[in-house]
Amino acid sequence: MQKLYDEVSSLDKRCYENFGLSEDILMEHAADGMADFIKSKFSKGSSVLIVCGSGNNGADGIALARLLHPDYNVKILHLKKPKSDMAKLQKKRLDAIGLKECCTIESCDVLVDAIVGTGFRGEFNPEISSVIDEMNNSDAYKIACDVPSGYKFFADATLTMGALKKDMYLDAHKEYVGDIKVIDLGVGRDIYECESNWNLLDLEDLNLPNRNKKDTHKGSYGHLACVVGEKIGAGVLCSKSALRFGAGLVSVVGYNTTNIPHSIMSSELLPKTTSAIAIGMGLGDSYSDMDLKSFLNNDYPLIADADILHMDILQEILKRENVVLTPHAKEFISVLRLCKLADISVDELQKNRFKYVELFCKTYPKVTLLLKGANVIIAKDDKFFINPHGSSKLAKGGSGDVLSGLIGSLLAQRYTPLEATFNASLAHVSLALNYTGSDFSLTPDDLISQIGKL
Ligand SMILES: NC(=O)C1=CN([C@@H]2O[C@H](COP(=O)(O)OP(=O)(O)OC[C@H]3O[C@@H](n4cnc5c(N)ncnc54)[C@H](OP(=O)(O)O)[C@@H]3O)[C@@H](O)[C@H]2O)[C@@H](O)CC1
Ligand SMILES: Nc1ncnc2c1ncn2[C@@H]1O[C@H](COP(=O)(O)OP(=O)(O)O)[C@@H](O)[C@H]1O
Ligand SMILES: [K+]
Repeated sequence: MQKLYDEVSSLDKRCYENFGLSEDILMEHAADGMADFIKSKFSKGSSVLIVCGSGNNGADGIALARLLHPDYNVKILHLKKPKSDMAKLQKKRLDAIGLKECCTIESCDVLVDAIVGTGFRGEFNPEISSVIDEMNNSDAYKIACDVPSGYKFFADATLTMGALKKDMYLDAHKEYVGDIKVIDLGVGRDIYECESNWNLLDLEDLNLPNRNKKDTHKGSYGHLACVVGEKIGAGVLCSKSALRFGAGLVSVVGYNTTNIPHSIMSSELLPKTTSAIAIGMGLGDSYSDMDLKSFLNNDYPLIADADILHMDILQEILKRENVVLTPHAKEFISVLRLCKLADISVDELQKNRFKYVELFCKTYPKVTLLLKGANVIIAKDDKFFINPHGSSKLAKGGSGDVLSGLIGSLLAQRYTPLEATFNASLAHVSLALNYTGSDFSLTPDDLISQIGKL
C-alpha cells in the first residue's frame, strides 16, 4: 500500500525545516532520479528532447539536461523564458555548459515534458496546446516530469517527485499518466511522507480466503443469499462467483429461481443459515417495498448493488451496521440524490470523485463504499483506498455482478465489510490481469473460471 496526497508542498516544507534540505537539493535529486530512469532504459548517445516551461517544473527539466549531457544527445526547448528563481538558477548553470537549444519538436528517442507541474492553473493558450499536440504525435518514448502537463500530454511514464499525488488517479487522468514512478528527493520516501488517509492498493495487498483449518465443514465458510429478480442472469453470475471464491453455500433467493446452475441452491425466503446477503443486481422492479423489507429484516452483512441503489429503500439499507455499496458513477449520483447530499451530473462527479466520496463517508461513516470506474475508490469513514489496477477488459456487462459475488463471498466468510471490499476488488482486477485472451474478449464467465487460479 502506498500513500497518496492532495499536494506535496507541505512535505517539501518539512524537508527544509526538519532535515535541513533546500529547494535546490530537492530539485537536484528530482533531476537525478529522472536521469537515472533514462540511463536505465536508453543507451548512451540516444537523443533526448526536453521541453521546458518557466516555473520549477521547467527548472527540473533544465537540471535534467545538464545531468544527461554530454553522454546523451540532449536538446532543450524553452517554451517560455525561465521565470522562477530556481528556473533562472538552473538556466545559468546550463548556459555555462553551452547546451544546444532548439525551437521545434524534433524527432528524438526520448521526449520529456517539463512544461508545467503542480503549479499549473486554468487552461493552456493555443500555442502551448499545439506544441503539446505535436509532442503527443511524436514517436519518441514520452516522459512526464512530475505530472503530465495539464493532463494533456500522453506520457509513457510519469516520474513524480517525492510522493504520489491523488490527482494522478482520477479516472480521466488514467489515459495520460502511463507507468508512474516516484522519484526519491533525498531523504527516503518513508521519511519524506507523513500520515495520509488516502492510500493506493498494491496487488500484493490481496488476502485470499485460503483454508488454513482442517476440522471444518461447509457451514464454516458462510452462506451467501443472493436476492434475484427480473434479470436472473445477474444474480447467477454473482452467485457463481461467490461460490468459486470460497463461500460454503450460496443460494439465490426470490420468486424467480428457475434454470439456475446445479451448484447453486434456491429458495423463496432467506435460508436460516444465511450469513450475508447480496441484493440489487438484476432486481428490476419486481418486488414491492414490503417484499424487499422482508429480505432486509435482519442484521446480516449486506452488499447492495445496481437497481437497489435507485430505490427509496436505500435509506433503510444505509442504517445497517455492516453494509457495502458498489455503485458505478451513474448509480452513485442517484445515491447522492436519494441521500440529499448532492444533485449532480456524472460529469461533475467524475471531475470530483474524491470530494463526493469524502462527502458520502462523512455522512455515512458506517457504510463501506466502492465507487466503480477505471480507478476504483474504496472508502469507509476516514479511510480511503484507490485500486488503479483494473483495465478496460472489465468494461463489459456482468463484470460488476462478478465483483458483487466476490464481495458477498468474503462477507459470508466473515471478513469485515472494508476488508471484504478491498480484497474482492483486488481479486477482481487480478482476474482481468491474468486473463491471456485478447483484451476485448473477456467475459464474466472467464473471470469466474479463473478465480481458482488466484
Ligand atoms: N521543492 C519544490 O518545490 C520542488 C518542486 N519541484 C518541481 O516544481 C514543480 C512545481 O513548480 P512551480 O510551483 O513553479 O509550478 P509549475 O508546475 O512549474 O507551474 C508554474 C508555471 O506554470 C505556468 N503556468 C501556470 N498556469 C499556466 C497556464 N494556464 N498556461 C501556461 N502556463 C501556465 C506559469 O507560467 P507563467 O504564467 O507564470 O509565465 C509558471 O511559470 C513541481 O511540479 C516539480 O516538477 C521538484 O523539483 C521537487 C522540488
Ligand atoms: N475502463 C475500465 N478500467 C478498469 N475497470 C473497469 C473499466 N470499466 C469497467 N471497469 C470495472 O468493471 C466493473 C463494471 O461494473 P458494472 O458497471 O456494475 O457492470 P455490470 O453491472 O454490468 O456487472 C466495475 O468493477 C468497474 O470498476
Ligand atoms: K510536466
